Amino acid sequence: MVARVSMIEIRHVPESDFEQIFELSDIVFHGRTDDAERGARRWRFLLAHRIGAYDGDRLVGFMACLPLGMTVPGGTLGCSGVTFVAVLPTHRRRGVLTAMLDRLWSDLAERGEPLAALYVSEAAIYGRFGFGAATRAISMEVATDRPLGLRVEPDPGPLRLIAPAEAAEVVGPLYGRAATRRAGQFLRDGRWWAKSVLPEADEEDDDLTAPRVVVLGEEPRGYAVYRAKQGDDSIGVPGVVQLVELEADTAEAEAALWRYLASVDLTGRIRCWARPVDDLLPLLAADPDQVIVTRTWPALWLRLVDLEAALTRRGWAREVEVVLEIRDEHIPANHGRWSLRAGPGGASCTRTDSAPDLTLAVRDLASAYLGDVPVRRLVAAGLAVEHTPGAAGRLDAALATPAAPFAADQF
Ligand SMILES: CC(=O)SCCNC(=O)CCNC(=O)[C@H](O)C(C)(C)COP(=O)(O)OP(=O)(O)OC[C@H]1O[C@@H](n2cnc3c(N)ncnc32)[C@H](O)[C@@H]1OP(=O)(O)O
Repeated sequence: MVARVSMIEIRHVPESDFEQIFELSDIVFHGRTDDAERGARRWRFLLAHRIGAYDGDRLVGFMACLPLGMTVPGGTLGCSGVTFVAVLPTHRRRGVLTAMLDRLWSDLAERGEPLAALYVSEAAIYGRFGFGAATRAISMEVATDRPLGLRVEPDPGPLRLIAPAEAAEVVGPLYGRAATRRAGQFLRDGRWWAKSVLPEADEEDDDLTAPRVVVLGEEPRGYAVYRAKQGDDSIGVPGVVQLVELEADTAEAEAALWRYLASVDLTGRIRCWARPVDDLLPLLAADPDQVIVTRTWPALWLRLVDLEAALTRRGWAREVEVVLEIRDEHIPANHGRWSLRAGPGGASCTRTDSAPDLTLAVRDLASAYLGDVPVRRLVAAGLAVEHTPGAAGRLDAALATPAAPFAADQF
């Protein structure tokens, strides 16, 4: 158990304390935030709901919570994108993070935002707070030192490179269509496109070029965003195309974009850091050995902050009637038994005293919520208890989604 922090005040962080955020993050993340990074981070902090932990006037803990919209099956829900979580080493394990999250839960209840999401630095941290890994991503490498054969005929439409500043207008609607087909994606406005998706420099790798945006079709049917890196012939290292994102309306459009990426001159490899687990390329490649999935990893962690809103405001594939007993140690309003009646026509979720069909922790329901982890698997793992035989299977059929959930956006 952590000892509760005395003398620490949890409060809003004003803009006048931004320098303190940079100092804190340099200590915690072992960095040195230069002017360019300060500028890049400032806009996020200005956009964010900012929660700070103060020891007197000193900022000793911080989290930025971005007001985002996330696609869920059948719709979009308000989702707080939690990032930049940091507590000074002198103040750790005294409940500072716990206190900042408690503040977040009550702030989100007031704002009516039912979800929170984050990317973890260490997977061990957030489960205890009710976050569950809700999407997975794969990293892929595509060998392009030989032509990439494809099993469908690529869309023959024209390809054009557009300026990154045009992307929101030209391909924004296409991204929006793709985001509604796949739960877990975040809605974007022009500023998000410019500052988050297409910043001039890559945050991690200075050797990468500025982003290139290639669009298929006069009326866009697909697009890809990538950066490139020069190779070094003298030591036999090929140039690299680093895919940022690729979305297409059809498999043929997707094939055309992969063919383009594979044929960028002076490169011999496409590197994809994060793609959906059901990415089409491993199926489309005529020679599957050319496409290597190097890693599968839990990507976005989700918190059902308002369980009732989360369950009633998503779409359901099938009818289900089930009593859920939810364990939530941090948000009492979620804890307890719920009668869920859901189906394609809508859903209700009300308090009940009836015997439960299933018992599970809120973090595990979050992992099932976007369709990633089947409830039957949670039962098999001993993480959920199925009191009524078949209840987990019925819930899975209702939760099912046509595409694997995936979030392209990092924050
Ligand atoms: C979304 C993001 O921004 S991810 C980035 C997260 N930030 C970092 O990794 C930066 C370095 N780490 C830190 O700043 C801090 O250690 C934090 C933010 C991870 C934790 O802050 P603290 O104030 O120490 O957490 P707090 O005291 O509230 O801990 C609550 C519980 O979580 C546990 N916990 C905290 N950090 C960790 C960890 N890294 N691994 C495992 N358990 C942890 C504590 O042991 C405690 O458990 P208990 O209640 O059973 O005793």
